[in-house]
Amino acid sequence: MATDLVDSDLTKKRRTESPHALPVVDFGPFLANEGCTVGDVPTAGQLKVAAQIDSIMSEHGFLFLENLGIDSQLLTSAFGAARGTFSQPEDGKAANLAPWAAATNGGYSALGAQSANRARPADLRESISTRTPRLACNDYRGTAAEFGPTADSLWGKLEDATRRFSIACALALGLPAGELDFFSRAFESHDNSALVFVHYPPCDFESGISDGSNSAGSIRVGEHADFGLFTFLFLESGAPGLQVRKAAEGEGGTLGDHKVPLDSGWIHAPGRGGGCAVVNSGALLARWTNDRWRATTHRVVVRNAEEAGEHRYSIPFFAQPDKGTTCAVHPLFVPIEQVVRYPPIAIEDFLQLKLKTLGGS
Ligand SMILES: O=C(O)CCC(=O)C(=O)O
Ligand SMILES: [Fe+2]
Repeated sequence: MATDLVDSDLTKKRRTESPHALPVVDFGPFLANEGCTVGDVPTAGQLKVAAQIDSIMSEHGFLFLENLGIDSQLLTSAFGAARGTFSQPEDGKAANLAPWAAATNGGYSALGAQSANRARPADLRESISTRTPRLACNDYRGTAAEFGPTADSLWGKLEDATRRFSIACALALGLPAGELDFFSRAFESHDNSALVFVHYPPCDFESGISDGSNSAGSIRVGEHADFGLFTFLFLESGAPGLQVRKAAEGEGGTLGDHKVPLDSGWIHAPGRGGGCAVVNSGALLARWTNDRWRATTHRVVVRNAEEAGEHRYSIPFFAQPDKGTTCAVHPLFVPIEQVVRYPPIAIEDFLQLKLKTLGGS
């Protein structure tokens, strides 16, 4: 009897810690310039991928996307540039890097400057946020030599990936053929999106706090849902710490404060490396679809002293619709017996409100 119990506990532990608990989708059919990526009828491959995306987004809100068109060499260079930049002495970074400002959402945020969940103290990370090179506003002073050119190259690829994934989402949601650009037309200039380089330095490990099982302490990133339409998150192979919750439990409409679920419903999502992105649905996707797809809550923790002793790097790309765009629920997402849950909102107002809740200026 006792042995059965031990076995079932172990099996349960292994299941919750299975290395790739999130579904993996091969985005290859949307990389080709054919079917709905060029305005024609979708190919059979695209329809199949769209059906997978709908089922996953409805249930999980998180997935791994392979073949997004981002070269793994470029990502290796980007992680190298992040390492080179963040490994400078602390006072050098504060003095030499351009500081982050909510008004531009660009620049360097030092350790302890931001809090993704205001119910917790500051997050245990530092970051550099970059904007599209088309805005010519990035101030790369103080970064490693390869940082700026690498970030600029990534931007080009990510803008294309955003267009393709936006079309895939429209198809997945069942929007009519003439409206498959429903989301992608909100990304003409990318003047709100952000590509961020994040560094989590080694931290103390306190059981019951660093692992997120207490709602009061600092963790690497507190519980939050991203603000935009969706996020492509790049992680190095095996990078531990990301935990996600199923979309059904998402918090698309909330701002700033997130209650901390302390149960076992967190799914571990270690990085797959290469050009594979973790994709998650943001608050605007929930608003735009009237919660047909929800924004997903996630966080970054350390589960033991070994993980706490490691540097961790991540590169999220936040696909945030252009200035001047309004997010108004499409009638397709309001069946007869349902109500419109979110009034139309100017993207700019929504994003500024959200950015201010992060802390900083
Ligand atoms: O670093 C990560 O793995 C996640 C970061 C994140 O969720 C965010 O910056 O919004
Ligand atoms: Fe996030």
